[in-house]
Amino acid sequence: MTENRNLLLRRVRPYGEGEPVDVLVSDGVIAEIGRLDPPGGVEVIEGEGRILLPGFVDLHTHLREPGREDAETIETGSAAAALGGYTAVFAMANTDPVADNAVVTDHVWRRGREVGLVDVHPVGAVTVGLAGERLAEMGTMANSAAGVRMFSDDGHCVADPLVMRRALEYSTALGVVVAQHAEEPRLTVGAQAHEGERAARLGYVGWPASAEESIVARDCVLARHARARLHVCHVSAAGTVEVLRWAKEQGTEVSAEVTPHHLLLTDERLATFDPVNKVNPPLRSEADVQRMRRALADGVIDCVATDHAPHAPQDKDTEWTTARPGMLGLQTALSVVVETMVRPGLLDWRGVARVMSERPAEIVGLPDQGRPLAVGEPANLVVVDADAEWTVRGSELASRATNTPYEGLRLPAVVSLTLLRGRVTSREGKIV
Ligand SMILES: NC(=O)N[C@@H](CC(=O)O)C(=O)O
Ligand SMILES: [Zn+2]
Ligand SMILES: [Zn+2]
Repeated sequence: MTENRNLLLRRVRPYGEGEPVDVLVSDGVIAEIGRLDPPGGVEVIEGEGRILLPGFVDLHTHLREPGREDAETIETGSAAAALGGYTAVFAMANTDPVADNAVVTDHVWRRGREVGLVDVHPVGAVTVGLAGERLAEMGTMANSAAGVRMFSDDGHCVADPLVMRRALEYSTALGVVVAQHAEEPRLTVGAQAHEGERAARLGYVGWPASAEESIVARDCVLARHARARLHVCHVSAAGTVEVLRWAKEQGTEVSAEVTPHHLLLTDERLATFDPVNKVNPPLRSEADVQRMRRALADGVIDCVATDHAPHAPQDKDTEWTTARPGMLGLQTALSVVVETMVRPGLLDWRGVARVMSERPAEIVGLPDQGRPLAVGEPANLVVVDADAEWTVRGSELASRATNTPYEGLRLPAVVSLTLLRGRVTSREGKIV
């Protein structure tokens, strides 16, 4: 990392709007914006009229440490995040040991600080061992050094309504958010792929949309009665959007995320038999994908979250039914959002800032992320070259694993620069 306390970004366009301006970053904050003469001793980075946005915030990432450092570590995952334009990520609790206590969550937090490429916020488990039976010590984790602000059993659904109700009640008292992996387990026993014609033809047990919709509906009702904040992970089904709209209209405090892969890919990928396309929830129909895009554009779905899920080759390069679900996402997220939302005219760059930075920061209440591009604000920033394209190669990504579903795909938009509190973390595709 460069230790320069002063840096001048020359000719960048905040939110991709208007004429280029210069941005002076000093002691980690935006000190001046305008046409500036570089003061002496200041590093100058030429922005070439590229787009300046607030650094991205990922509410859903799997860093696999502790326990599966052969798939990803906090260090390699942080590098992928910085290269993807992220300045904060939330690391899910399904590690080994599970992050269901403050010893583990504080380890993740401290290791993230040591690496220093992105703010790594540990997510605490809702239940002990992700078993869905007894609540974890949410209060201890919330009040520990890491200050855990999101709880999730992701990978598993908190299926017992009484346990979920208690978790929501506690979360209100603690001022934290419960994020639900919405999958009614009784409806997905043995499920391998989106329930539909394609899965049927291949003989795979289907994962019905109703397994997602029914849990989201139930949880919205529970959250309303508990006056709690609920966050819905990786929405994939069109019907879930209708449930969310209904709940929001009633004033229920529910937020939702969609992954880049559910904005782009469909169950047409099943025909490849390549388990790189296996993910939970599964890739769904073209109509679902179109519905996800519209819901993200109109705000029923609040934000994009990667569900970055690295897997080691021995867990992924097997036959479909035994392969682990999950795909890499941190370094490709922006490009997929540009491809699916910006290019078709569904979002402008202000919209990208909203769904990738501002809303996620608000949902978890991060005070220093997703802030306006204005003087006095923390310099958590990303510069994007919207005109450039690149070809995805799993072997060239910073993650330890290579399970990207976009292998060989040409995608728009390249992250030129990421700043964390004014320090360069990535520049032109390289970690600094
Ligand atoms: N998304 C996935 O397919 N897998 C995730 C778990 C999860 O997000 O449910 C994982 O941890 O690998
Ligand atoms: Zn999940
Ligand atoms: Zn996940």
